[in-house]
Amino acid sequence: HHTKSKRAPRPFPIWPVLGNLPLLGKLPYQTFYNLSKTYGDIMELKLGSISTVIISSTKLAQEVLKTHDLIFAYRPNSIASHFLSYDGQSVGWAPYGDYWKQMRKLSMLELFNTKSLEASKNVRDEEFSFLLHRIFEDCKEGKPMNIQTQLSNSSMNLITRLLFGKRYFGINISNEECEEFKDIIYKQGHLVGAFNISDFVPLLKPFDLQGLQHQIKKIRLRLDQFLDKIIQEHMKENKLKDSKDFLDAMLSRCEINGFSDKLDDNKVKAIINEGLMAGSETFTTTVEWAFVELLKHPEVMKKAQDELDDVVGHQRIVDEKDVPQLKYLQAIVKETFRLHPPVPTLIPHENFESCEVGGYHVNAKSMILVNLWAIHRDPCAYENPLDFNPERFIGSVIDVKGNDFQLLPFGSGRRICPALSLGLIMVQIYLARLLHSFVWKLPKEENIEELDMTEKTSLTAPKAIPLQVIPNARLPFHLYVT
Ligand code: HEM
Repeated sequence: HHTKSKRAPRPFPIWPVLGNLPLLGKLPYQTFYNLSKTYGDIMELKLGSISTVIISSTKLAQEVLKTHDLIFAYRPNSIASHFLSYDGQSVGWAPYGDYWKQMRKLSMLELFNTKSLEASKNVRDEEFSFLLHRIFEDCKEGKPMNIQTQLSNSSMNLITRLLFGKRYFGINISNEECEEFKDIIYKQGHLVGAFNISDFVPLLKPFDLQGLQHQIKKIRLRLDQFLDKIIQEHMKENKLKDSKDFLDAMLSRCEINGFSDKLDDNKVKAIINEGLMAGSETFTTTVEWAFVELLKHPEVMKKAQDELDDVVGHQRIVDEKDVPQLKYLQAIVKETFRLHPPVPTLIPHENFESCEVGGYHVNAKSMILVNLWAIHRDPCAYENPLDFNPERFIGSVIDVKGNDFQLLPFGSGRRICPALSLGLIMVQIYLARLLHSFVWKLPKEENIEELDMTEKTSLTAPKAIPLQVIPNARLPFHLYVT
């Protein structure tokens, strides 16, 4: 009943069969950002046989994630996501619908709402104090520390404790089990983030040209054994303890909350695995990039530490209750999320019916990538968008909670990150405590001007070469001993 609007601009060249695929390069979100300067804030790429619509402005992000939220609330399938989410049974990969709603609701209820977050505060405090102690012991030797490894171990402990009440790194668990765990998570991240040509050119699927499908199947087997063991251990130990965790809630949840059947094991495994995947790397990547920017901007680091000294003093460790007063620290976190969004194109969205965006026609079942890398650098939204400048957020109402479309590190709308509050407080409190507790320097041989800033592909966009830093205690020594 309406005249058919035109299609969005399409970058050149378009190859037979491959379409625009050869354009992508190593870090597609950066390629898309550069292309958007020529083709505009909505463009349509042909990736093999998949029509892919790239959104690169604040205004159009709002159209997709708010005005037409429901239409775009679906997910395209990839071979990796299908296998590693047990056929789309995790929250992130489930199609929009009743199952997705129920599982999201259950996660909110047990893990992410205000009450659960308060209940898990002691776990965050405890895991941080282990980390603090560990860094304090190491820094006596004055050796450089790999901050990625330390943050990753600490956040993994935190997440596994919330999910199923067990910690892996630090005590009691065999090295072999820890290594297996880390390797499974790392390889999955790599495989979900990797570009698999079979996803785009289905004709090529049987040939598995990059060998990725073979690797995906192998890792799924190991993952399955690992998760089976967790569930079995849990059932055994359950009889002995009275506190309940998320896995207990899932295993016992049958008729409650509209679940008609008992959750089968694959569903439980899909959800647990998703927590492991989503919970740690996003956090680690963000805090590491914050450190990189603070080392590059010593005046910002100093101002943050001055604020911490003012608000907290030197006689105790920062508490989560201090965060609302730490305005400058909050601004640093926003500015880090802006320039280094850990999930640069969100998880891909899909529209179930055709729709108009920015005056252009978008075919049903397109893949929609909301490119935060471009949106967060939009010169219409930010002055000098390429500069790291936390001051821009002082006195500004812009927040990361999905209402301000120029800053969307957690997405917005129906598919917004359900763990936004947890992810945000983790980043804020770890960063605050680390800045308050230590002076941070680069190793002597490293020159800050030459510090490598490239990202690598993974589930998130981490620094390719892990940052090495040397910490030095700045509080009375008794605070570091638990
Ligand atoms: C700094 C921390 C985090 C950031 C920046 C982040 C960011 C995101 C983003 C951008 C999305 C995609 C939104 C979309 O597709 O529109 C997402 C989805 C999701 N995140 Fe997070 N996340 C973080 C932490 C976590 C944690 C700690 C968990 C769980 C333990 C988690 C679980 C999920 C899940 C289950 C989804 C899928 C939601 C759905 O499809 O309905 N995230 N997150």
